[in-house]
Amino acid sequence: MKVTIVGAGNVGATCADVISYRGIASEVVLLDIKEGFAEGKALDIMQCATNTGFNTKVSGVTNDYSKTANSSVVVITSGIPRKPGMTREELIGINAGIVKTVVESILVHSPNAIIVVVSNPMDTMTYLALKSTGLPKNRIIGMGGALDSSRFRTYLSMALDKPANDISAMVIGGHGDTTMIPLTRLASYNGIPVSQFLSEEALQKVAADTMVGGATLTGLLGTSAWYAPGASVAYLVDSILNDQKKMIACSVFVEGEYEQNDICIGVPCIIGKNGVEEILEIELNDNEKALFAKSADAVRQMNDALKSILA
Ligand SMILES: NC(=O)C1=CN([C@@H]2O[C@H](COP(=O)(O)OP(=O)(O)OC[C@H]3O[C@@H](n4cnc5c(N)ncnc54)[C@H](O)[C@@H]3O)[C@@H](O)[C@H]2O)C=CC1
Ligand SMILES: O=C([O-])CC(=O)C(=O)O
Repeated sequence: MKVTIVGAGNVGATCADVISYRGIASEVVLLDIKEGFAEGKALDIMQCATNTGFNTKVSGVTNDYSKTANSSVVVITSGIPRKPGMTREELIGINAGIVKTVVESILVHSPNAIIVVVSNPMDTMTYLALKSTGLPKNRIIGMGGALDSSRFRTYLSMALDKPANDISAMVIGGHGDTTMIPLTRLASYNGIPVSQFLSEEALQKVAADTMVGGATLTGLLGTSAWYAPGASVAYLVDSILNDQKKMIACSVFVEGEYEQNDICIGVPCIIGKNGVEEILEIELNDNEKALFAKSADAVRQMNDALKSILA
């Protein structure tokens, strides 16, 4: 199965690398506007094949969408990343135009593709992709919750001093420094609530660290992160291509779920060959419901900004 990744930068190339060495797709096409850049990244990744033992065919193209034809999944990572001190939301002015053009170009050659949106501000870019193409809502998936949940599990594993893979935990809500909702109440260590091992204060610190997880890395690296983002996209693509039906928090269009309408926001989804196959409505307590409503308001406000940017 063929996957196209638009944007061969840090996140896009890492995603191509993980998809290849894990054998998730038979073919990966990287596309970038920077002359020769995607070709170079693809060649570099292909030269790993004999040492890491994969058979995925990876190629790169400069803005030639005909080479992306008949992709089953298309990942959009094109756009600018934030610098230290910036919010994701500040990227909207440049990234909205890029995402709109890219998604339209992609559909000319892959009309049946499932689109995974990564570019920030991701919830708004996902909404834009949905509204500008009119595609059915199951085929537009924003990637944020997979990454935020993996950061949450990492911080929990550090606090507990236990392996992250023994920890189950999820982040819902918007993919923003103040809009994420790490569900500490539901986090567990091999099925045991983590509150049995961590104080409320320790749990609150884990939640706070999770919410600014991307900002912390941006401060350390000078640009935003790519290893965990690339791996998170690959995890999502795996569930689509191989019809794994994993439950992954994704930014998807809600119509009444969690008492929200007409926005894309992070909710628990079953992800399979049809993209978003189900939205799970888990029972939230009053505090979590209030946080979700506040998060949705912030996402909605950002979506409103699209009107003037794209006018
Ligand atoms: N949703 C999430 O969880 C995450 C989202 N991001 C976002 O992903 C985006 C990419 O981040 P990085 O890979 O670190 O940036 P990067 O700067 O390393 O790569 C972006 C690439 O997009 C390319 N590009 C720009 N306009 C294009 C167009 N019209 N067509 C094709 N390619 C184009 C650039 O030439 C560049 O190579 C950023 O907006 C960042 O904020 C990053 C990490 C996680
Ligand atoms: O922090 C950023 O700007 C990039 C991103 O979305 C993340 O790493 O979570």
